[in-house]
Amino acid sequence: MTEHVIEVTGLRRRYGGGGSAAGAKKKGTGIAGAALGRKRGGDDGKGFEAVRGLDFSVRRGEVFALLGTNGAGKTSTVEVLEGLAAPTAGTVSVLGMDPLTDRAAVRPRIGIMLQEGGFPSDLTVTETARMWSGCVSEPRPIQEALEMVDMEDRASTRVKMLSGGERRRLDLAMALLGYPEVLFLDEPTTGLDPEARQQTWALIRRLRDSGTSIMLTTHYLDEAEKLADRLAIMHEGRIVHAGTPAEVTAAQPSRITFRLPAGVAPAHLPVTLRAAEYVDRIEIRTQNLQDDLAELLLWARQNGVVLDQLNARTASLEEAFLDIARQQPQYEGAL
Ligand SMILES: Nc1ncnc2c1ncn2[C@@H]1O[C@H](COP(=O)(O)OP(=O)(O)OP(=O)(O)O)[C@@H](O)[C@H]1O
Repeated sequence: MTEHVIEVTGLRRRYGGGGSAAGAKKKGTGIAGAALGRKRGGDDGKGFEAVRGLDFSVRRGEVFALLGTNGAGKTSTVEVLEGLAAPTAGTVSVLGMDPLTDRAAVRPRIGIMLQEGGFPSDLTVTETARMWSGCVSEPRPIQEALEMVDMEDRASTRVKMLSGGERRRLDLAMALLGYPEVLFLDEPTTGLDPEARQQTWALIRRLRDSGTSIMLTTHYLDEAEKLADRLAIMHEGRIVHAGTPAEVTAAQPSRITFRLPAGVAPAHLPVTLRAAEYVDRIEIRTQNLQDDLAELLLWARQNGVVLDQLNARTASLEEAFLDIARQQPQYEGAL
């Protein structure tokens, strides 16, 4: 039987209006919210409901990604799972316990990498790790934690001298100090250069393969596509799509793009191929990539047409995300 390390049922979280959801910092709503100057849905005079009835679970040993538009409610959700805030309604369980009321039992078994660790800037990396290590009952050796994130050569550097990417890696090392069974990663690769990103992805995969369950929030859809076993996309407090990356992208059409040589018009293409013409290319959106590509190539060969910059690809998570977000009734076209 599948073991779930996180179970969320009917979770709601409201700010203001006398709800019990205090504790979070007020954040900007991003371009999907206040910056567009429109009234936020969910603000009914009794405060603002940031999370509006979530149901999902995370299995032991999987990477589960929570994605969403700005202000969708990801942080508001994860804070409840981490035991940092109370739900207004619904239940959450982490490792079979309530993360808020059973905090003393849950906390030693989870690792949390927040968006900003907020370490004292005058301490060195080793001093910081020693300080954190003091709060963990059976800590991982500091050297090992720093090696896991490739920071061993920065051990005697002061935190204020670290680059943004190095601080993210230090945040991650600190989250790993207690050998967590469940690891919460909030935007773990923001500010990392491509090589450090790849290394962090490799580390996340190794942790997953050794049995750690990982709840990841990220704005990088390629990151979710590469790492997540399952994911949920949130928009305005609700999950609007969930499943494996393949399931979420399956409903999206594949695309064939190319340029036609001078003298060949889109109208010359086989009538069965429904092509759209853009300034710089022709695009065919299809649910049947193999057959439509074969037909196009046959037509090109029979007519001696060279298809310049020919590209055929299945939908990416990014395309699925944009499409899902655009389809939401409250959504007004910005991300
Ligand atoms: N303390 C608070 N009081 C009032 N509203 C809040 C508070 N904290 C967050 N919010 C609002 O709740 C909504 C959800 O915020 P949340 O930070 O959970 O979204 P998010 O999905 O993490 O966004 P982002 O991707 O931009 O980080 C936003 O509209 C935000 O402004």
